[in-house]
Parts: sequence; C-alpha cells; structure tokens
Amino acid sequence: MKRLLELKGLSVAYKDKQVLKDLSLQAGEGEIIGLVAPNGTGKTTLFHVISNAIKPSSGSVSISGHTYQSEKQELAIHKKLATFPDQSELFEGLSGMDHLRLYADMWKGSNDHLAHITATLKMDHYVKKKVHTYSLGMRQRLCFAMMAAADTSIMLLDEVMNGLDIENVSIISNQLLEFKKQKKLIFVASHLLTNLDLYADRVLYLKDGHFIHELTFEEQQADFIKVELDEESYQTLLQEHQLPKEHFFIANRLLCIPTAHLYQHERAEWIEVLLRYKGKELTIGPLGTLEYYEKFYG
Ligand SMILES: Nc1ncnc2c1ncn2[C@@H]1O[C@H](COP(=O)(O)OP(=O)(O)OP(=O)(O)O)[C@@H](O)[C@H]1O
Repeated sequence: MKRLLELKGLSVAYKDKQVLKDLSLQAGEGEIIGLVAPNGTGKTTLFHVISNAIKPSSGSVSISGHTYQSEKQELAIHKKLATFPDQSELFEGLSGMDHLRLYADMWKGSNDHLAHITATLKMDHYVKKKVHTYSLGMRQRLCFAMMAAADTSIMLLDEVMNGLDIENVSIISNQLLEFKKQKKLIFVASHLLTNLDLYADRVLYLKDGHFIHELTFEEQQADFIKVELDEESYQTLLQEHQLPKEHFFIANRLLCIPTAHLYQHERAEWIEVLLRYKGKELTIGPLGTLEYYEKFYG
C-alpha cells in the first residue's frame, strides 16, 4: 500500500486548552479511516491541521512527500486534498450544479464526471434548482457530491452523514466504498458509529489529544462472549463467580469476556453460567465501533 499521509508529533492548543498532544499517524491509498470521539475532543481541529487551516505548535504533516513548508508544496498538497464543505459555505443563490462545476474546476479541471455523480446520488430532480429551495438532506448530499466532483486522492469528511435518512446514508456509504476502490484515502469523522463498521478499514479513537485505540477490521479480530446485563445482575455475578480478569463491563450494560485465554470447555462453562443470569442476549464475536466507544468514553 502506497503511503499518502504521515502526521508526526502534532500538538495544538487554543490558549491554555491543549487539544492535540504529540499525535502521530500514517495512512495509505485505498484506506477508509473512521475518526471518533465525543463532541469537542479535537476531530475537526485535526482536519484543520491536515488541511493547513491551523498551524500546529509542533509536529509535521506530510502528504505524498510534500509538507507545508513552501507555497509550491502547499499548492501540490491542495491538488490532492479536499475537505467536506460546511452547509453554511453553500451559496443560496446558485444551483447545485453550479457548486459541482466550481469544485470540479478547482480540483479536477473537467466536468465529464458530473452527470454520473448526480445520477448515482439521485440528485437529478433538484440539482439545477437554486440551493435556497433545498432541504437539509438535499444540501448534505450536495456537499458530498462536491467532494466527488473534486475527485481528490485524499478526502476529509467531517460529519458526512448528518441529517441524512437511511436511504441516503446507504447511498453515501456505498459511494465511499467506490472511492476506496479508486485508491483514495478517506477520513470520516462521525458520530454514526455502527455505520463506520460497514466501510471503515480502521477506526481511531481520539482522547486526551492523541489516539488511544485503533480498531482494525481487516485482520482477524479477537472474539468475545458478550452478554447484555443490568448492573445488578453484573454485581451478583461478580459475587458468585471469579470472572476472568480480562473481562470488562461496558457502559453498565454489556459484559465482555475475551475468548482468547479460554479453553473450549471453559467457554462452554461461561456461556452456561451467563445464560442463568438476567441477560437479554448472548452473542459471540468481535466488538464493533460502538462497543469500543462505550468502553472508552462510556
Ligand atoms: N478557534 C477556537 N478557539 C478556541 N477553542 C477552540 C477553537 N476551535 C475549537 N476549539 C476548542 O477545541 C476543542 C476541540 O474542538 P473540535 O471542534 O476540534 O472538536 P470535535 O471533536 O470536532 O467536536 P464535534 O464532535 O463537536 O464536532 C473544543 O473544546 C473547542 O471548544
């Protein structure tokens, strides 16, 4: 996999508030990377640093070997990178198609792909109308279409699914997988956690200024015995059994026991024990984006 982006030791503070602290990352072509954290943690700040809208107090950003050290290199980076527009940046008096042409001209230098984009994103019935007539979801789809029009090799997508209904979330999720096939590097900062399980190659958890965990979907993931329990049943269970020390109880609702350290007969015994408690559902499998989120921030 060809490396497209390298972040080294990034730190950012707003006055006395340290938001990023010695954050590093490498990412390559054909990757979709989910970026998750509660509101106000620093996801947008990180995107601003990658796109050079904010200068870090220390550390460096390197994109395809270019850094932001000269105007020439900055220009070379900006040809490769586009940031998801905020709805407030749309021009109310222009049509969706005008916006797409603008982005296509600025980055790709051709309009040939626009008809395909509007058809795929089901925008043909409104894209020629002016933006002031659009609903929230129509505007959001336009913002996404603008990224597709730019067609850059790196895309920073902040809250890309905001305000979209199920059908449009699905259309855009599929489109992200198309981008992956085209070897683009896509970052998706999102609060729609289970949606990330559908297309992300890895999910990064941001806390205290850096990544505290990376969930990788490509490799074989560790399995857990997972059971939905209320706090009271969990406490009873603790009193009555010596639970494996590697277990954890997520967000006061989900007991997880890793199976890696258990022999086959021990797994069967634990399943039998757990089924006797007031559990709602018992499953065996890896943890998803949401479950790790609750573990780290719950
Ligand atoms: N221009 C600024 N001046 C001062 N503080 C700022 C500025 N921009 C962001 N912050 C602070 O930095 C922290 C991180 O903000 P940021 O917008 O990066 O978080 P986020 O993870 O993207 O949040 P959200 O999920 O709400 O979009 C917050 O505490 C915010 O108040």
